[in-house]
Amino acid sequence: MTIADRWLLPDGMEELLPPRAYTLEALRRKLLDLLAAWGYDLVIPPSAEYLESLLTGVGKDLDLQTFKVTDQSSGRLMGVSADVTPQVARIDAHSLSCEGEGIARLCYCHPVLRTRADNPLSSRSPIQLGAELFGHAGLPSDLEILSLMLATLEAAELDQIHLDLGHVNIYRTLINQAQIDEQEAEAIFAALQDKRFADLDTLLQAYVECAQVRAHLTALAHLHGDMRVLEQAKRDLQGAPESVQAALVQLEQIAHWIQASYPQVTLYFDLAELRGFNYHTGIMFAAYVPQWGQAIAKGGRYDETGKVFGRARPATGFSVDLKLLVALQELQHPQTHQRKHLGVLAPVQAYTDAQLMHKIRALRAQGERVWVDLAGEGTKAHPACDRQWVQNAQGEWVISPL
Ligand SMILES: N[C@@H](Cc1c[nH]c[nH+]1)C(=O)O
Repeated sequence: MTIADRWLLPDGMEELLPPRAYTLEALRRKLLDLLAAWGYDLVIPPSAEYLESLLTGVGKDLDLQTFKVTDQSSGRLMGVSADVTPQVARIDAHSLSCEGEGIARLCYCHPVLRTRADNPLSSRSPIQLGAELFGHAGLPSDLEILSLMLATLEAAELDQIHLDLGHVNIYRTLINQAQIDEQEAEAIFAALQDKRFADLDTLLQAYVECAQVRAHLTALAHLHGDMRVLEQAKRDLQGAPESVQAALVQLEQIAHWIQASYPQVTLYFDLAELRGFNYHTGIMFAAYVPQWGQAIAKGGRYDETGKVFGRARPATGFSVDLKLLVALQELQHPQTHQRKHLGVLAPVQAYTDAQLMHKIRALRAQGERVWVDLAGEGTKAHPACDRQWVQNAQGEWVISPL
């Protein structure tokens, strides 16, 4: 190992340097204040838990994403959290069960670790911030979470938001009707997600007997696009079970509301896509910006997760990766971003001249940054300063722009 190699960080385990680290911290505070203003109470789950509490009932994807370690004090296997949502569901179902059956609104901001990045560009150590709402099963809670997700992205100064909507029950109902085994279903699912139409056709012909189910699953692969997709789906999926029709109605209601309340948001539907971890049970959504090919915020309904902890509660929520939001903020608004870190340079007399120190203190109290030029290096050595203190002819300390 060379000296250079010693400092290599594993892929996707990045460190945050100035000024981005502070930008992230400032955004964290701003977003947690926003969530608090919407009535969400902060919880801080542990970084690692026993595997049974972390992974029971959340599906294979999350299991694969979880780093596992042996707990030296109990000999049991622990997992490092890869997604805070199931931990918060456990907190609601177990630790807060004494609070009754009412609605619980919880939020969090916590680093997680993932064994594999979702794609070559994404982090394996995101800082996950999100909100989860428990105890309400209807449309209003989905709308509240969607609005909160959009408000979060707005507070993060991200614009040109595209919102993808989908519903787990459409695909699940159709695949259950197909009466095939798990492996066959997985192959069909993969072909559907990747939109490999020819493969999908071959698989459906080979595994699915019922012609109507085959036709519905084939149609599903093409049901993506703008609002017109919902009309198309009603025609193409005619004769499908009631839960499919109900899912389409829900999507329509949500879409109308988003169009009316957030006209600047572009809506997109993909009725076959089931992105994210497979604990979701209903409506699912993801937000995108043009600069990034992956979702920047994800969420949806997951009504079953609390059941394994003895309290099945309806639940819906969303999460974002703060590191990603900050990187995108810099991309979308490079100038604003730089301005936030600017400040004033004061000469080293600050530590001998009480009058100057008094002025510095007053400025810092207003939230301005002030550097004292300890070694007399001047403004060139302090690239973030855009003003400096100088003494005028009367010997007063005044701020002069650079
Ligand atoms: N935690 C999920 C998103 C989510 C939050 N709540 C419900 N779903 C994810 O990161 O994909």
